[in-house]
Amino acid sequence: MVQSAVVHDDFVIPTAKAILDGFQTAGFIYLQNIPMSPAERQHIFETSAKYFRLPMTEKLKHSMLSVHSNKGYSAKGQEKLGEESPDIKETLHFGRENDPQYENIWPEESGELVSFKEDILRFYGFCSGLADKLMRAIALGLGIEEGYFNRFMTFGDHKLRLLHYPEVSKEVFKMNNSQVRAGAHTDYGAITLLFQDCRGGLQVKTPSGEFLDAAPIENAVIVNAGDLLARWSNDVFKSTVHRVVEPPISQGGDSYPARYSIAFFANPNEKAYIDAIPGTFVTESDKKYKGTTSGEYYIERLRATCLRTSVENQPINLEPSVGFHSGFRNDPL
Ligand SMILES: O=C(O)CCC(=O)C(=O)O
Ligand SMILES: [Fe+2]
Repeated sequence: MVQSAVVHDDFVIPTAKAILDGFQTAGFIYLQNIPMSPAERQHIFETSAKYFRLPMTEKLKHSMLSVHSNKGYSAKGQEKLGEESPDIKETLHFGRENDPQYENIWPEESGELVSFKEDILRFYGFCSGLADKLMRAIALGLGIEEGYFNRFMTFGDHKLRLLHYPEVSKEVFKMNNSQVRAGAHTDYGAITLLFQDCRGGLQVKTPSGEFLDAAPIENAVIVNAGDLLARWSNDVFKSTVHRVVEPPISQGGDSYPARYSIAFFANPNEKAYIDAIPGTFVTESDKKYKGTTSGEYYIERLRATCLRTSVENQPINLEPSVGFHSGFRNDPL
């Protein structure tokens, strides 16, 4: 059910076809042969792991300041993506550098974290370039002008999210069968590029309602359409529900090892006005959604997640962590 596409220099046409098929059926595709070497990929995963190894007191200094900024550190239990128990993960978010409204929060560059900022920005640039190419391919696939989407994404209010799912006792899942590593959700933005390590546990919901494993494929990146693209395309594309559960293959022992992933949520510029793409409607009354700016839509969706987290937050049965101070450093919701 999952399509796969291969990136070539002249990748646009065949990729466009595969992406289009993938987004209209499974909503998820594997993209292979991306212009990133295995060593570069390993390096960014190591960079992420180095950050998460910092003492909690350090990481909390980088806590997200507000729901609007959506930049910074979020500790285990602070987010609840689905209806299940709070997620067992910690994350660190970055947006575009030089955003006049909200600055990125950078950890101090010492010890293991020397060159952290440079590495993250390079990776952000790589993802942003790849997303631009993919949006071109999607436009061609839809039969509209190749640069259509790129005009809305001249800088792009993207989000880069490092994720760490800590090692967790198998008992945690046995004791609570609604426990997941990340709850079932759809992504908010245009497209997501997802890099996962080899641990497994990512699942994608099929149209018939069952969850299927989206097993790791070495050096591939998963691409999925987010809610904004679904809305933008008048639901021609699907934004598919996915989640992260315990790994399908248990390697013995009492616990599941840590899992790392990196998600790049590619978005239009915050102020870009998003209305149904030409060709996805005939008359105005065919439009399923009213126009909105990308930024307003994003905030609306973020608030829903944050409210769910703060209203229903319950303790996770894990050894003590920083606790469940839902919400953010500054903003009351
Ligand atoms: O960790 C993963 O594989 C999925 C993460 C995800 O879906 C998200 O952050 O939106
Ligand atoms: Fe997601």
